[in-house]
Order: sequence, then C-alpha cells, then structure tokens
Amino acid sequence: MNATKARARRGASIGRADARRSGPMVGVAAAPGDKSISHRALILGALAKGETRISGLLEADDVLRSAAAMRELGAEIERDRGPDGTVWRVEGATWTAPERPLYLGNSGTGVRLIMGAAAGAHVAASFDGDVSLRARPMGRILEPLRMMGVEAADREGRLPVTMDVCEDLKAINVKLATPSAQVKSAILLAALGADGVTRVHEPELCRDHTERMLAAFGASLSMTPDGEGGRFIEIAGGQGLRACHVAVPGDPSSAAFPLAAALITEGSVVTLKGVLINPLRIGFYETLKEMGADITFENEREENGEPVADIRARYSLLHGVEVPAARAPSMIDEYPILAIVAAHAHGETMMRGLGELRVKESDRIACVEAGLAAIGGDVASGPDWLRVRGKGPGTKGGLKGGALIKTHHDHRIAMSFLVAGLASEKTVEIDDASMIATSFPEFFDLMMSLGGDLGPV
Ligand SMILES: O=C(O)C1=C[C@@H](OP(=O)(O)O)[C@@H](O)[C@H](O)C1
Ligand SMILES: C=C(OP(=O)(O)O)C(=O)O
Repeated sequence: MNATKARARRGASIGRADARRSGPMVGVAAAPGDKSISHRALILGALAKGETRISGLLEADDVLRSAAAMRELGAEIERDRGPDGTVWRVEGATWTAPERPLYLGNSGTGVRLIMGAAAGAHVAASFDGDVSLRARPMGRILEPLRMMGVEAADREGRLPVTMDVCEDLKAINVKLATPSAQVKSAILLAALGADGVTRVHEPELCRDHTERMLAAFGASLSMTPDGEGGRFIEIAGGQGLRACHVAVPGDPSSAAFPLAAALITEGSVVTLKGVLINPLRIGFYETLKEMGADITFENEREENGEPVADIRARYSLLHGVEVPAARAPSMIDEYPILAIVAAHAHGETMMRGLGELRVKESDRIACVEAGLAAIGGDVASGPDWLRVRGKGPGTKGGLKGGALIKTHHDHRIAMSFLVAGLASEKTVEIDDASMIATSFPEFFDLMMSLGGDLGPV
C-alpha cells in the first residue's frame, strides 16, 4: 500500500487533510447521487401512498439526516442491497408529530424542505441543526408559512424553530424575494395541504426538481412563463401523492471537483459518468466552456425525467471571463471551485450576483477570499461579487499553496481547497475535512483513484 492509500485508510471521520501537487488525473468514475434529488425522493416518498423505491440515493450525512427525520415523522424506510445495487424503500405514512426535535445537521435543504412539508402534513415539529445551520436564515421559510397560517417560534429568524399544527392552512400568492429552490420547494410542499390554489412567482428560475418530482408522484401543478424569464407555478391543495420509482442521477455539483482538478493539472483527462445536466444546474459547465475548457457532454440521455450525460474534462489553458449575475442560480454551489479554477486561468474572472453565498454553510465569499489569498491567489470581493486574477497554470503561474485553510464547517470550501492543493507549488492543508461527508463521502477515494495525492494528515 502506498503512502497516499495508507493515509486514506485512516478513515473518513477525519480532521485535518491535505493535498499535494499531483497528476496527471486520469480515469473514469461514477458521479455520486444528486443531493437535491435524494432529499426530495425521501420526503415525497414519505408523504406518498405506497412504497417508493429509490436507486442511486446519495448516502451522505445530509441526506441520511433527512431519512432519519422521515422515520421520526412516521415513514418506514429500509435500505436493501439487491443484485442490481442498493435500493432504498420508503413506505409513506400519515405523518405524526415527532417525539423529539428533528435534527438536520448541516443541511439547509433538509431542514427547509421538511419545514414546508410538515406544515402541509399538518404536524407540529421542532427543528434544529449544527452550528453552521443554526446561523443560517430561516425567516425566508417561516414568512410564507406564517402567511399560510402557521404559528412558529424561532430564534431571531434562525434555528431552533418550533412549529405548531395549522389545520386550516391557507393557499397563498407569493413572489420569491430571493431565487431559492429551497424556499420555492418549502412553499410547494406546504401548499399540498392548503385550502385552495397556491401560486408562486419565481422571477429567476432555479432548480426545478421539486416540480418535476411532484409530477412524477402524481401531483398536478402548472408552470407558466411570466414573459420576463421567470415563471408562475400553481398547485392546488388537497392532492395526495402516489409512490413511484426514483433513479437518482449523478450530482453535477459534486462532479465539479474531479472535473475541475482535471482542468488544472497537466496531462489530465477525467470522465464522470451519469451526471445530471438539467439546464438549471449546469451554469458551472457553461462558464468553463466560455473559459476555453475542453469539456464535453457525451452520451446524453434522459433518465427518469431528468437529462444526464457523461462529462469529460481535459487539462486546458483557460482564460478569465465575466460570469453574469443571471447565471448564479444555476451554479450557486459551484463558485468556490470556480474561483480555484479561475486562479489557474490567464486574466480576470469576475463573478457577480453572489449575495446568497454569504448565507450558505459558511460565508463563502469571505472563505474563498481568505483561503485564496493565503495560498497566493490574487482575489478581491464586494458584498455580492468575487474577482480572481489568474496568472495562468503551471510552475510559473498557478498557486503557491503552503497554508492551512479554515473551512468553517463548509464541505464545498474543504473540497475546493483540496483541489487547489493538487495544482499548487506547496501542499495545501485544510483544518477540517469531516464536513465533506455531508455531500460527497467518497471524495477522497474517488480523487485518489484518479491519481490525486490527497487525504487525512
Ligand atoms: O433546493 C436545493 O436542493 C438546493 C438549493 C440551493 O439553495 P438555495 O435554494 O437556498 O439557493 C443550493 O445551494 C443547495 O445546495 C441545494
Ligand atoms: C448550500 C448547500 O447545501 P444546503 O443548503 O442543503 O446546506 C450546498 O450543498 O452547497
């Protein structure tokens, strides 16, 4: 066993980790299941009549917390290993008030969608999370739920939150103030239990997995363009859901890390198979192509109502670009890794419309700026923008490395800076790799199988 493998074997429950200049990164790997779709499959399955079968579920901490919450609310959930792989079986139920607070760990998607679903299912519940989740805004969910009639106690718009039952939930007509699929989804899930037709105006389109999956579970909802790039979604209350089979595609947000590593380490060519290419999720890949990346979608196909492809990336000489604010919802989780790629491009990459990054697992604008500056990047930021000036790849450009990066309980910051280390002059170390398990538990194994020299220290 070589030294890299030996340190990987030290386990996934890890603190510090580091990454060294590596390459080439070469190989083909399956992308881990999509986190957004995995949460939704469990939640809708738990609400539906009958047995929902889920294949390809992402078995990461965030998703497993949602599964645990569904059990607490009354659903029966089993994990079976069959001849064709692992299948999760969810037997839906009439939800009942859980005995303890639902603890969603680090997961914004889990807590926000389940708050909406619990309101729609007419159950009382309390919600809590880790130190990062406790710092994130929940007013954006509580406000529409209160308009529907829910009474809830919170800690200045943050967790812990305790929601009462509202038997006569009212349909509402709302315009989303922030382009957030989590807010939109919470409202749609609550609307299932409301009296009348709820109408959500989404001025900027964001991921539509809830809408697609509600339709797959037999709900009727309508989507109408607003004539200005957004749309109206209408859904009537009182609809029951019917169990179905969900095949979870690969996560484009996770695939971004090995593919970005290939783009910035000389001689690399990496393919990630079965990645979701829903148009509302692929802003990162569009941006990379504009930067001159040799990145291709191969074998495009439709699986279970979502478009997927195998994505291949080759080491490329990149140039900086202006990333328009309008693209932010379709690549909202990919800015940290884009900033690392941009540091290896020639010239300036300007990213605008990033206000939402301030309220993710960490303040991602601040974390990226501090981290990149510590490893020799030329970076600046404003309230909702980030600018990276790259010096080009390789030994004359690239990043110096040689620093310990603070990850602030944020998996995407952790993975982004480990990828940076693969193409830096000196080792890049991160203070805490444990959060990587919230979205991408196989990260170290997959990156090492492609040739990356990284792991726990
Ligand atoms: O709906 C979802 O599954 C998600 C929506 C996004 O959050 P917002 O809707 O708050 O932007 C994204 O950042 C998160 O990782 C997953
Ligand atoms: C923001 C993220 O997730 P969540 O909001 O579910 O915590 C993410 O995965 O980058």
